[in-house]
Amino acid sequence: MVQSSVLGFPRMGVNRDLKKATESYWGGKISQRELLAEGKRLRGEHWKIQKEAGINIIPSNDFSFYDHVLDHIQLFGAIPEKYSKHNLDPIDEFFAMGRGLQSPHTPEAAAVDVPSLEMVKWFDSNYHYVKPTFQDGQNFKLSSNPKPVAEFLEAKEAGIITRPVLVGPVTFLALGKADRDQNVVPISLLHKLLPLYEEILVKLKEAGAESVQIDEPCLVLDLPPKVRNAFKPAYDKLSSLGGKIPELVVATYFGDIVHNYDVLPSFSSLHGLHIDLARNPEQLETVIGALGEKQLLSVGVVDGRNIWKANFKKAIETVETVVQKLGKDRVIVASSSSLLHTPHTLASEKKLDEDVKDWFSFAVEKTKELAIIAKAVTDGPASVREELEANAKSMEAKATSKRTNDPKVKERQSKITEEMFNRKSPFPIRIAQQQEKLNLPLFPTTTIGSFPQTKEIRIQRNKLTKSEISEEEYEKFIEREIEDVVKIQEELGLDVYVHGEPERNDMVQYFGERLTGYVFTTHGWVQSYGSRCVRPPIIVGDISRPAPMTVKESKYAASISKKPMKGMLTGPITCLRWSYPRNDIHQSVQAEQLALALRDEVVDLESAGVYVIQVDEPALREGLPLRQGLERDNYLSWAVKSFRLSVAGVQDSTQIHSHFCYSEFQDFFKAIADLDADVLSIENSKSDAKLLKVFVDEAYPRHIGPGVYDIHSPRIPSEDEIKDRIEEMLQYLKPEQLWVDPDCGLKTRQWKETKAALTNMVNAAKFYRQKYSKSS
Ligand SMILES: Nc1nc2c(c(=O)[nH]1)N[C@@H](CNc1ccc(C(=O)N[C@@H](CCC(=O)N[C@@H](CCC(=O)N[C@@H](CCC(=O)O)C(=O)O)C(=O)O)C(=O)O)cc1)CN2
Ligand code: MET
Ligand SMILES: [Zn+2]
Repeated sequence: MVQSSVLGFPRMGVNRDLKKATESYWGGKISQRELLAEGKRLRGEHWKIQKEAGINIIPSNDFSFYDHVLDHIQLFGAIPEKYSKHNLDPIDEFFAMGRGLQSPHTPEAAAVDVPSLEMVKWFDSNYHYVKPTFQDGQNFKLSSNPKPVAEFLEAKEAGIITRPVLVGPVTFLALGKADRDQNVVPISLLHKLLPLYEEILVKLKEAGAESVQIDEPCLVLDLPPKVRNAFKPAYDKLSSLGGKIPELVVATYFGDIVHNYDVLPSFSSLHGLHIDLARNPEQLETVIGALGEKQLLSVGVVDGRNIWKANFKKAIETVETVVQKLGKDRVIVASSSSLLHTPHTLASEKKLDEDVKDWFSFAVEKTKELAIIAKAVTDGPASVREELEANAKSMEAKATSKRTNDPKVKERQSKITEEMFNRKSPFPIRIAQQQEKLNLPLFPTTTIGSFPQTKEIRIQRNKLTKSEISEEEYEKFIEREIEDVVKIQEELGLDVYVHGEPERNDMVQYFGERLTGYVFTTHGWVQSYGSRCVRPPIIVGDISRPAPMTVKESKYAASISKKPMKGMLTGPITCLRWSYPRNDIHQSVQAEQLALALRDEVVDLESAGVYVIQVDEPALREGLPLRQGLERDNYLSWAVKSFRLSVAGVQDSTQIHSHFCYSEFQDFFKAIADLDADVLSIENSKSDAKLLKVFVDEAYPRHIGPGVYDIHSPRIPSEDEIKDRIEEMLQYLKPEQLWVDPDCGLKTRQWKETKAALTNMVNAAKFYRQKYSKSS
């Protein structure tokens, strides 16, 4: 029979239970025992959901209290000494690596003060993983009571034989990096790491695991030869263990693996291979050609990255072609990737219009889809006739729905002209006019937009949602928040202010809620990193802006500040990428619609007296196609055009800023330069300042504020630490070019640490301001 399988299930729980538990634990409100019990309860619930849906192959070890790559860092003992030396309890050491730890001195214990490990985007998604960080002479050691075994046994106890998931050895190393000042090439550690895979696999077999899913998603990337060549020895070694270890299924996702064709024979003695057919259906034939004689193929036909219902007819056709070639027993129907990227269940959505709700499928529903597709192929379509008919109906309803099409939007798109993409004058002319208008000092200080989203703000917003307070009351509350934030910035001595974004639930959701063409969930939370979740809005139709979205708040903020106030918008690519986009028209068309809406907003802000406007594009990098080549060039071309279209409507004297977190800017530097933004603020504090060299090499003339401290952690950077950062930056950037700002917005922080950190930041900037004004 054709089996059904899920590659991973969301961890948060139906009501973000995991978020609540971890945050309570960090806040000292629940004990470690209670936290662990909640984890166990959630795992149990999630296994049960999948079992009841009829899934044959259910994953374990997909759960994590923070991040699954961090789990592996701990599993293999790849823990930098600055964490291990404190002899923390394992779970506290785990969280210290994930989010940093700054504990006060107590009479009994020395203070701990460690920043978190670097956190980066998981392939092209909005999920973040913790980057393995290796030392020269790195050694590994399997943790006692290894998590994959413990969770397998836990499921077994509950009557479910699961398929444990491990990140594969090559991907684990390839996603890592050498620690600062270390030179180790991660993949060269393979021979030291492999024995631990053997050990864990043997233990899993002894515990009763029949098969294990080994994720090697780095196979979809362009790989350096050293990494490519690592697969064969690694998997030859593991295959040689034969019956001592469970059967292995190597999973790839988020792309095709055809360009790594020569690597595939290294897997052919393994039990099976998983490929993502939702994203790259065309790879099927090549991969089948490379399969070993008895090997299974797991076909990812239900998309793990979006919320659209699977098209049963198409999915079944695909699976049947595979069955014809391999036979029913060699085919597994699977989610294309882990379902981590989808919300928990559609059943929680009580406010969605029924017509659109019928187009969606979240994690719970996707597990049911998988079981239905597998049954249709195993027992024939008649066995699930009703489900197939309902699915065909909803596909038809969506294809013909009036919601998707707005002729006015199409008409405006057809009238876009070339000059709409260009500012009036080149940068040197603009900056002179801006300087005259804004009169900023050397090393101007600013923040990235948001200030702490306090409990009080969330409570008031929640009351508004429940109509417990009126719109006017809420607006008054927001005005008072803006007043506070302006006053605090005055006291801190910052140079360009922000209004603090108190009115925004999330920088993408907020705009989605103000644009036509979007719908929203009430419980559609998806993990972004650690305990932080987002509720991506869903694009269902053509997008337009019925009314100004941010002008009222920014105008008010500008009216009460003595210094320039920066307007704050989320750019078209970020609005697109952090929403669930439509799957019926190309993303470039959706980005252009967003750009036109934002363009009107930018011009309205300028008319309202806001002369510095930041258009955030933190997702520009993440949207970059994973491999070099035409697809990437095309993406960059339409992405850059969307940004330019959104900002180019202003006067030369209006200063356009843009912001990027996720620092790997070297590989798309040209695109960043092409944005033609007057000022860029980029996340940089966790990276080597050497990366800034690209600005020198490319003779980048405009202004830049590389972040001087990490905002993901509550840790307060000292003034000296920030000075050191600025000093390093000055090796690469000219003093007239440099802005001083944090890595990103401060919404996740508390006020106490925010004020302390910004005080140190402003003092550090003042130090350099003085130094350079003397010397010039
Ligand atoms: N979309 C998106 N992606 C992003 C980022 C981002 O800002 N947005 N930033 C980067 C890092 N990621 C981040 C992701 C989330 C958060 C974050 O703070 N998320 C909040 C939720 C933000 C939100 O939408 N809040 C809503 C809803 C708040 C809420 O939880 N309400 C309660 C009720 C109110 C209460 O009692 O607190 C509920 O719905 O149950 C609001 O403020 O209105 C969280 O997890 O806590 C921060 C950074 C990368 N990707
Ligand atoms: N303006 C936004 C903020 O400060 C930018 C965040 S980028 C993830 O929160
Ligand atoms: Zn940011």
